[in-house]
Amino acid sequence: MSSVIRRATPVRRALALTLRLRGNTEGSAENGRFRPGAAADAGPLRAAGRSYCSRRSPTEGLLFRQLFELESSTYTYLLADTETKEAILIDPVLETIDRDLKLVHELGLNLKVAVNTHCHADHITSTGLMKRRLVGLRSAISKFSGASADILLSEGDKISFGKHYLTVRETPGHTDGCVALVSGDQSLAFTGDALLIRGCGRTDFQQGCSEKLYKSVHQKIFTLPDQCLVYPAHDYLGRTVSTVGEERRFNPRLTKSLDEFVKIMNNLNLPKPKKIETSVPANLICGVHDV
Ligand SMILES: N[C@@H](CCC(=O)N[C@@H](CSS)C(=O)NCC(=O)O)C(=O)O
Ligand SMILES: [Fe+2]
Repeated sequence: MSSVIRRATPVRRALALTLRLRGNTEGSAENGRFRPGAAADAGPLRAAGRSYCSRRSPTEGLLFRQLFELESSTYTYLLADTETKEAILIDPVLETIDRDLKLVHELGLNLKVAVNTHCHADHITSTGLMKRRLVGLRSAISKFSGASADILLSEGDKISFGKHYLTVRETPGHTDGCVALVSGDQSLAFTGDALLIRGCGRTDFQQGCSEKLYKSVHQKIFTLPDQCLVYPAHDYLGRTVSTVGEERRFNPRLTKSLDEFVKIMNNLNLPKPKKIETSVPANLICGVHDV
């Protein structure tokens, strides 16, 4: 694997050091000691709200890791076929590129595709830089995202790695180009920002539309089996995983009627993501604008 990771130039090394200093949090779904949510501003309530993800992948022959980037509270997911070693990465963050590539290398994986669930507004993706460092890696994002990538995804597309695959379900509403990625056996759903644990993505910027989001979640995610595990792109309270059944019953926004949901979404009054002005343009070109 080391032969396909390009050598670091002095510029890349300096960037890597900066990034390493800014965030390097890793958690594992297998070791049961995952510690997300321990952000600098995390108080006792945040710590108390922490939950732990399942110890084992529910799917035979599937390697699964949930990784966390502290500054944007983003989850990156690594999935691989344990036999063929083919792997994919979901929502990797620029700040944690070295951590992610190190893990891929250590586990002897052949990373085939790095996919973004949407054009993120709060952080810069590492897919562009990762492609420069890993020969053969392809980037992927929805064709409705407006972003460039090697693979433009549509409803029903399959992202394969070894004998496993994820199926694309388009879930517009947070942005036009949001997708959920569902494992072949429907035991795992990577919901991006469309469905968060006991929440959902905001709809007040990019192409946000509350009505669209409500329909997307109800038609594309809540139709999955109750026991399907929900892995979102973010959690701000240290929660790591939910299920479709739980969210269908307990999500405080999406259990409401459409009218009530729209009212809730119109009154969130959240501050804009701090990095929105730089993140969106960068992510439209895979995050490689200034590297
Ligand atoms: N404080 C963060 C941004 C937090 C935020 O707006 N999160 C988004 C997902 S990232 S586009 C969101 O949809 N949140 C929904 C919610 O209810 O919190 C920052 O400054 O980056
Ligand atoms: Fe987002």
